[in-house]
Amino acid sequence: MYLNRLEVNFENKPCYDIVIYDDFSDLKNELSKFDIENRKICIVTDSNVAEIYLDKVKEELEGLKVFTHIFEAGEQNKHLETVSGIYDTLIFNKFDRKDILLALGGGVVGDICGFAAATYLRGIDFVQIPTTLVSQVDSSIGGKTGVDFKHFKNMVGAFYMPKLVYVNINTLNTLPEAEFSSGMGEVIKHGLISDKDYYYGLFENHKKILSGDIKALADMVLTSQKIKKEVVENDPYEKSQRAILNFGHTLGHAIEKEKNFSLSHGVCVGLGMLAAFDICIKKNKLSEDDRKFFSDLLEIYSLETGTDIDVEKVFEATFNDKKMEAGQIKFVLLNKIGDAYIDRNVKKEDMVEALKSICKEI
Ligand SMILES: NC(=O)c1ccc[n+]([C@@H]2O[C@H](COP(=O)([O-])OP(=O)(O)OC[C@H]3O[C@@H](n4cnc5c(N)ncnc54)[C@H](O)[C@@H]3O)[C@@H](O)[C@H]2O)c1
Ligand SMILES: O=C(O)C(=O)C[C@@H](O)[C@H](O)[C@H](O)COP(=O)(O)O
Ligand SMILES: [Zn+2]
Repeated sequence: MYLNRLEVNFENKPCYDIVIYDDFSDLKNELSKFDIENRKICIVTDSNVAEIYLDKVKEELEGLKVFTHIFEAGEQNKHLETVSGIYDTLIFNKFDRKDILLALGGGVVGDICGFAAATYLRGIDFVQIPTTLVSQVDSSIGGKTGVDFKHFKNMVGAFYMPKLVYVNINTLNTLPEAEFSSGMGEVIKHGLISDKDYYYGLFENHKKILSGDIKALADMVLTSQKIKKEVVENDPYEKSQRAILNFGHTLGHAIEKEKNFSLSHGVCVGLGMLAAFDICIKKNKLSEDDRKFFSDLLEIYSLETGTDIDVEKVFEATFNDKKMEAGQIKFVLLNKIGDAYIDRNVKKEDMVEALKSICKEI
């Protein structure tokens, strides 16, 4: 059943739609506007998603020229060798510039497949079919594609827009709880950076959201998509304000790396945001009550409020952040709940103190 459609503009022109359905039955119909009868399609997915959804999606695309490429699930595999494997499949099956890739899976699949699409033959079309909360609310939108390099997050990549984002909201039903929590990290981020009512609503509606109420989930996914859409439309290449979507990520990405990807992206973003709260409190922009509310919200959604980290190592890793300019980090902070800004004057001591505030012996 059809639930919603958003049109995303890129450089002020309509570029792609984000559609929400409660199943895959309209996938072929949504793809039909791309002349798919005459194109080869390669479904790129990971080992977990393949087991649950690949047959269903192939069934929906019956009659079309469908190929598949499956790689081992996990952030540990978000690297150039996996992309290279996709190129092998495409070359072996003689994919040309008019053919198309479908990224079926979470943010790892979307980022990798999008990067393969951006670079194979200097660019072929791709469609996002996000199956995790992270990917439905965040990674499938806005065209950031790429891979990690030597464990540095997203160090190699490209801005490359999908042709379509097709969300089957019911794929969230099979998502492990920890992965749902990870997505809540990005959802909470959206509220914190641009919509305080949405943020506080995540507390008020937590029982419905956590019980898997499909209406509550679809409303939440849509609200997050609208927030992300607006930001990326205004600044597609992250020249300025798009950086607010990186709230919690400067420290979060560094924590992900230092923990060898043993913590999910959303958990690390949550920790990065909690550390950023420490800096905002020092700057008199947020209060201790705000910190308490946020920390409680993280707990409600089973996100971590502390971890054991080597503060110096994590601090060093932040220097590889993509928001670094002339040795100075562009740090995303909050003026108040629902209002983010970029601060170029965050001192080393404040970052170190902030990291200490989330340090916990385990
Ligand atoms: N490009 C962007 O703008 C952007 C935004 C946010 C995050 N990201 C990136 O996204 C990645 C995190 O994405 P993620 O959390 O989706 O991770 P993921 O793709 O690794 O998925 C998490 C796990 O869930 C499994 N899975 C996926 N869908 C499932 C389903 N419906 N049912 C059961 N299992 C399922 C996967 O196989 C995997 O094991 C990170 O690499 C992060 O850097 C990118
Ligand atoms: O779309 C964006 O812009 C974001 O920053 C969204 C983030 O949630 C996402 O994790 C993104 O991949 C981070 O990008 P990076 O440029 O810091 O690697
Ligand atoms: Zn993120």
